[in-house]
Amino acid sequence: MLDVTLIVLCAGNSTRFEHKTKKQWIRIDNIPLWLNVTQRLASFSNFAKIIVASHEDELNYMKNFTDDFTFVKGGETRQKSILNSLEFVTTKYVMISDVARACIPQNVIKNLLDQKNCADCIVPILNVTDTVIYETNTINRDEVKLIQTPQLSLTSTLKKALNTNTEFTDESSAIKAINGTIKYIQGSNESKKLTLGNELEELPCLKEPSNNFFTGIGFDIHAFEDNKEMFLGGVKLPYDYGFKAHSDGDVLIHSIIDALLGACGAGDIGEFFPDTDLKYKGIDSKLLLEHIVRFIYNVGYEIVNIDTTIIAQKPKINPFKHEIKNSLSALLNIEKQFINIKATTAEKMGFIGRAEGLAVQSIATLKYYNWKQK
Ligand SMILES: Nc1ccn([C@@H]2O[C@H](COP(=O)(O)OP(=O)(O)OP(=O)(O)O)[C@@H](O)[C@H]2O)c(=O)n1
Ligand SMILES: C[C@](O)(CO)[C@H](O)COP(=O)(O)O
Repeated sequence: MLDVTLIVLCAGNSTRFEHKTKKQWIRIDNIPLWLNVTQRLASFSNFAKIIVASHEDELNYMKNFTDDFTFVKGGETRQKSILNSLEFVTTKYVMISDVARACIPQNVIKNLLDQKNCADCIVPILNVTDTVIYETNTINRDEVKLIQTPQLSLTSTLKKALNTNTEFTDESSAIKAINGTIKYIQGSNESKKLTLGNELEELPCLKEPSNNFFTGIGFDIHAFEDNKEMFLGGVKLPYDYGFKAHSDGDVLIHSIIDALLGACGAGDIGEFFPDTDLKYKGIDSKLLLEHIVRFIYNVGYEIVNIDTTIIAQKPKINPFKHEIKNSLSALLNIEKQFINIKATTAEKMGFIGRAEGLAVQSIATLKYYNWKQK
């Protein structure tokens, strides 16, 4: 076993990527990019431990994919994500890579490891072959290098180097700033960083997503309560009662949230918005659905369609179906034709039949966001 921990940084926001999905979540066949990249790097050597720094909103979801890695909550910046991850590193050396460098070849890893005793930080670089200007002046391009990841650092030196308020864009710059030694090795064109959406075309190692569809069901039930407004699908209904609930009790939205989470394998509404958390007391469920829809897109899916059945003796749902559909269409960011709302009574049986509450069943279908066709 090597005395080296591998950290793969996957906690970014992909703001420059300009796709609906975050870059770490685009699917390569059925595998999210972060898993594809981490498994690929892991297969190149016998690392003592592998740490994946994940965005806090995605940490639990990432854990569903594998037990092979240690997942650590990232920070607001790349450097903060490294610092959080370093707390779990006990090896003498640490190799840090960006998920954004998706196609790193094996020989780069081998060359880094071969040089591990040569300096405090070993860094792959590329020469520049184009003419380079700084502001309007041509500069000597032989003195310009492009710095890549992964970089291999002495853990103790890196911890010392990052113990500062200065933000560095890579580990070698931080280590240089405390007069640590740097060894540059040949990088690779294949290690190109994926920053902008159109750069996907330049990464031939990435296979397009599978055409699979994913289905999830959701169910929710709430009792009526006096002196409350009733919301269904984000629409206020003129009824004598509202719902007894920790949130605004929008049972239709809650069942759709569970159907969406079911389809992408992300658990249920309570894991995202615990009803013990005061933050969600009386909350407008539209905000919860908006959060979940953003999550669904961020982690690599598109919504295909939603079908729901509202089981209610009262109130009458038919007069409001159109308005509810419009509301859901805006919240889900899909056209109305892909949303269906059905209503049925309980034939006066049981508590629904006695108009003490109502229940909703929903089904959602998702597909992967096809980044190749955008
Ligand atoms: N708070 C952050 C910010 C970035 N990263 C990671 O650092 C690497 C380099 O960052 P970049 O390519 O800039 O990714 P993003 O920060 O996601 O992109 P953007 O700046 O466009 O938002 C990526 O692997 C990214 O996931 C991280 O782990 N934590
Ligand atoms: C670390 C890095 O990949 C080296 O080139 C680069 O500095 C990361 O920059 P970003 O702005 O965080 O993508």
